[in-house]
Amino acid sequence: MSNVSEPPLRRSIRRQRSIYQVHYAIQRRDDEMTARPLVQPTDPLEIQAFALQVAGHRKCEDTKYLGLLQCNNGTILKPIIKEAQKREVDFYKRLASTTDEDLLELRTFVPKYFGCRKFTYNGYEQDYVILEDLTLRMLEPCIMDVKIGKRTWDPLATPEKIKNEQTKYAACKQQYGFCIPGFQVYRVTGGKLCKYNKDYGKKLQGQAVKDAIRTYLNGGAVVCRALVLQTLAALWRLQRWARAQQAVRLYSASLLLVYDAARLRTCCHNQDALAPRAECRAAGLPRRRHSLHSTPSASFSGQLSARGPVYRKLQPVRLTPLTLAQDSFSQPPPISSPWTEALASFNHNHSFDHNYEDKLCKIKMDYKAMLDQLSNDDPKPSPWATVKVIDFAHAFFNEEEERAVDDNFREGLDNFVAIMESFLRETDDQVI
Ligand SMILES: Nc1ncnc2c1ncn2[C@@H]1O[C@H](COP(=O)(O)OP(=O)(O)OP(=O)(O)O)[C@@H](O)[C@H]1O
Ligand SMILES: O=P(O)(O)O[C@@H]1[C@@H](O)[C@H](OP(=O)(O)O)[C@@H](OP(=O)(O)O)[C@H](O)[C@H]1OP(=O)(O)O
Repeated sequence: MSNVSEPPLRRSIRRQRSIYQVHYAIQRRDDEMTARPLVQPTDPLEIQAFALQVAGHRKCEDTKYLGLLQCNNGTILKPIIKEAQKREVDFYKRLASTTDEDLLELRTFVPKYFGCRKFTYNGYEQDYVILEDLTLRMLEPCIMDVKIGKRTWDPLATPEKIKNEQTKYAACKQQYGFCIPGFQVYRVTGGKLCKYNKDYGKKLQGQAVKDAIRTYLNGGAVVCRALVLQTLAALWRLQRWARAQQAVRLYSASLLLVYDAARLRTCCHNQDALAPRAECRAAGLPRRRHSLHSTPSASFSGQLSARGPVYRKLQPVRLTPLTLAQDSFSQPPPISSPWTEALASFNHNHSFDHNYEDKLCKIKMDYKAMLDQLSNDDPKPSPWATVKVIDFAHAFFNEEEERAVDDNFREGLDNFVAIMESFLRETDDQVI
């Protein structure tokens, strides 16, 4: 039944923090931690249709579901039905065992691969490839699938397939060397989920392509510099690889861009605090009121008034260019202290603004994210926006004698990066 004996994903076991450490910032005692038994997930594997699939095969042939599934252990399952999908499995297998420098580096740009196995869904048993879910732990996942290449068919494509591929997204692929088969965004104001499918993507051309990317970034007149920088940090690494690598041709592969709108909201909040000039907010996003109980430019005094916590006023700190550059390429803005975030939630929970009802859902999500971040032992927490490459059904390895740069992939990627860089330039006066 299965060709993997181990469960697909042993989530890295994080050292647990006690509630006292999380809420009151009490120092962890390492001696205490070493004796604590590790908690292993024992739940049986459960699967369901993957609700966060923004593009790709999904429709049912009769009752057979062709889309991705989600497993309760943090992985997604991609069906292996067509020949091309079998090639995708070979691709992941080869990447897992390669010694080629170019492929070793490529491995860092793709979802982690956990093997293949059979699952039964909707009454049908079939093989699936098991991959890391790139949206894991995101509270409000914003996702964009960008299919790279003017040419999206592989050397084995039939004339019909070539014609079909040439006709779709023609203007967009011709102008930019990529197309956008789907994306979804949680609006940073209001949290509304907006989905854009391939019918929308097929109509995009010219300026509308850039506007769609701006929409994905939650941008209005301005976009968030920290978000653009994190996205670009991943893209620049990939771009450097694509300009030099000669090992593989990635026909019809996609960039999967992801970020967490819940973290973007926090980022806008923090940037308001650090720099009054900062414009890290979508147009129309109301700037947070700096009231008695707005945390950004103040630290908690230890006193609670009838209107909520009382803060001491702090002088805003100007960042030096060096600090700026370091911040840009490293981490999302840190949570200033367990107190500030906890009190922000406290403010919401106790509804000093008398708007308890409509915030309840958001509070729960923010609180969960906050606990997750506070209980994360990693001193360098992972970025909340990134890019990976997915969909290798049409990837071909170059034999030794045919090694060459994949210009089709490189050009499309370069064009996409250029658009992101134009957004970055718009944010040059933002202080992070
Ligand atoms: N590792 C992943 N983590 C999270 N989401 C993913 C991952 N891989 C794929 N997805 C989601 O599934 C969608 C489709 O993925 P993919 O392109 O691999 O499928 P496909 O059926 O081969 O697509 P196509 O029809 O273009 O060949 C992506 O747009 C994305 O939303
Ligand atoms: O043509 P569509 O409907 O936009 O979607 C196609 C999809 O039908 C096609 O599958 P198949 O018909 O060849 O089985 C996908 O092809 P591959 O599996 O060969 O990649 C296309 O990628 C889909 O197109 P897109 O996602 O670009 O809209």
